[in-house]
Amino acid sequence: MGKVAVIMGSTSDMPVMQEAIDILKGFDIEVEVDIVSAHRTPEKLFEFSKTAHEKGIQVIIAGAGGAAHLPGMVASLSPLPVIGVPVKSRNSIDGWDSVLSILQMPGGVPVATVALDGAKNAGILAAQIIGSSDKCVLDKILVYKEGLKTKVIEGAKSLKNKKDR
Ligand SMILES: Nc1c(C(=O)O)ncn1[C@@H]1O[C@H](COP(=O)(O)O)[C@@H](O)[C@H]1O
Repeated sequence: MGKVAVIMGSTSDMPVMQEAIDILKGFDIEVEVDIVSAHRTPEKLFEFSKTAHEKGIQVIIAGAGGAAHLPGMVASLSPLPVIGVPVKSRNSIDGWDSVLSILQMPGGVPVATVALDGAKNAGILAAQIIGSSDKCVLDKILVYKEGLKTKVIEGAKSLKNKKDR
């Protein structure tokens, strides 16, 4: 099965980033978790980004708040797909700071940016990337999507039953 790295700028991002870890584990995908900061540990950022693809990692999820340079810097150094999670952290003004610093990448260096605090979707997207060449993961995603549909249909049914009573 594939392997995804979930990195974040600070341990304070963990409550948000845990959702990516949980959903990936639910798909039986191996997850490597680390704290890497472009600002505070630039040497570690270089080492991680330059070697991740040699360690069997297929997708990198990078979450950061405020002046969120981490995902873009990782994308500049790594050949792997990078998914950026803007985190509304305590040093964020309102979250837009983080969103825009991850979203507006220059041409040639893409970061697939999810919604503010959207770590769960980042995990699903990473699983889908792995699932495009791994039937086992793809089947789990199909089951997951079926579950989403069933939940909505069941919810609508119980709403209708309440109304008819
Ligand atoms: N945006 C970055 C980077 C970076 O982009 O390299 N390193 C840390 N941070 C962010 O600073 C916020 C506050 O961090 P602390 O809670 O440690 O002060 C976190 O959301 C982190 O992602």
